Amino acid sequence: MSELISNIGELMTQDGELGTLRDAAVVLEGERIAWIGPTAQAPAADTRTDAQGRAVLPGWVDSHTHLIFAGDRTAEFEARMAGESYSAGGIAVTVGATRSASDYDLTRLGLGRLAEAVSQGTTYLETKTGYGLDVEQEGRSARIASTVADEVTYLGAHLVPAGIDADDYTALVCGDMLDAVRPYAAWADVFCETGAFTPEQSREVLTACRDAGLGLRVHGNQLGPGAGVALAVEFGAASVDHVNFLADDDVARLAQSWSGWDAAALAGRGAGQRGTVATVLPACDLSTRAPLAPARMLLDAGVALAIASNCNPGTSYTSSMAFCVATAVLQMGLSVHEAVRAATYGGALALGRESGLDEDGARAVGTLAVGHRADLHMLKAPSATHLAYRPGVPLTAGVWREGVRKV
Ligand SMILES: N=CN[C@@H](CCC(=O)O)C(=O)O
Ligand SMILES: [Zn+2]
Repeated sequence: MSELISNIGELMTQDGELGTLRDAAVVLEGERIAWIGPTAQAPAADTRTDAQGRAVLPGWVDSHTHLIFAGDRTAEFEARMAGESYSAGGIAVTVGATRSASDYDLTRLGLGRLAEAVSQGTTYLETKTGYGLDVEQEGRSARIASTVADEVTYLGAHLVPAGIDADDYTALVCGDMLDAVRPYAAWADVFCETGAFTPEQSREVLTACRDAGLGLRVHGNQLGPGAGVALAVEFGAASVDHVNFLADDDVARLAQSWSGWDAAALAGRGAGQRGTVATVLPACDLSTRAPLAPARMLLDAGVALAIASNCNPGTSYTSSMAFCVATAVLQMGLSVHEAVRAATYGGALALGRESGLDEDGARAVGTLAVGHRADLHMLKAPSATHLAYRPGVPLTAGVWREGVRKV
């Protein structure tokens, strides 16, 4: 089956060659994009959707979420709004609720959160374990996560649970727990921060997970300056996330990490030595009343940037990538094009999915080009500018995920 979407007022492809087109059309064939060009030259297709001048962009690629949890932390949020500061300790509250939940409930809750994200334009999503924190519960979380998300990250190193020595727990994360999640996860993450895992413990976790063949990610420099960014770059992590408190040499390291990357790859075609993406989490910064991550400065320094929701019950209970994009424009100094790029192509780059291999069916996400996965987001607006111009207004008019219309 093929579908022609015609009369697109603004088609923001985020592809380096195609750029942004006016009066455009896209043909979807099965799960892939088969054709892009002017509406006047569009080929026939089995079905036709008239975009009526609306804007179309790639579906959001949300590269950082924590959807496998039960319970909520309203009381902690209220205390924070009354002046308390965020600390990693709140994670334990969610661990308690998550451990008590049945498989059925955890799956239902995760799928519900995924559906909420898709209804707002997210078409590719990563999620993490990290609210189980023992061998059985982390294995269970990873298994359930693999039924909910496109990409699963093992975050046994989220918090040291009460009643166990931190080094003993780190050894467990690197041993039996890693074995339990390995069938379900392609990525591993560590919360390298005061109150969570020390740089030495983080190094152990990253080493063990790398040796087990997992791709790496790091929660770093969220609550204060620290070793997270340096470790992420040293280990060749795909992304370091939060990055609120950066030293000058952290920024230089991140920029330098992309020096072996061919510029054409930044147009979405990919070649050369990958670096470490800096993933900013604007909703988290607002919800924790933290200083906003310096996204403008990072871009100006030549760092590859992603924007993600960090949907979780503690620091960022939103699945709205549009809210994150609007915040990045209004408060972090990004242009609309830069913010949309970070929330689509940037997320794909942070997950190693920015380029596709037609032969094995792993198609590129985060950009619109022929052969890429047919993940599209149509707005109830003539341009993507409305995402920031009309913040908070639900602007999703249509969502296609792998060529199937979801909204
Ligand atoms: N910072 C560490 N982990 C999550 C928060 C988890 C929680 O508080 O439940 C984050 O990315 O913000
Ligand atoms: Zn997180």
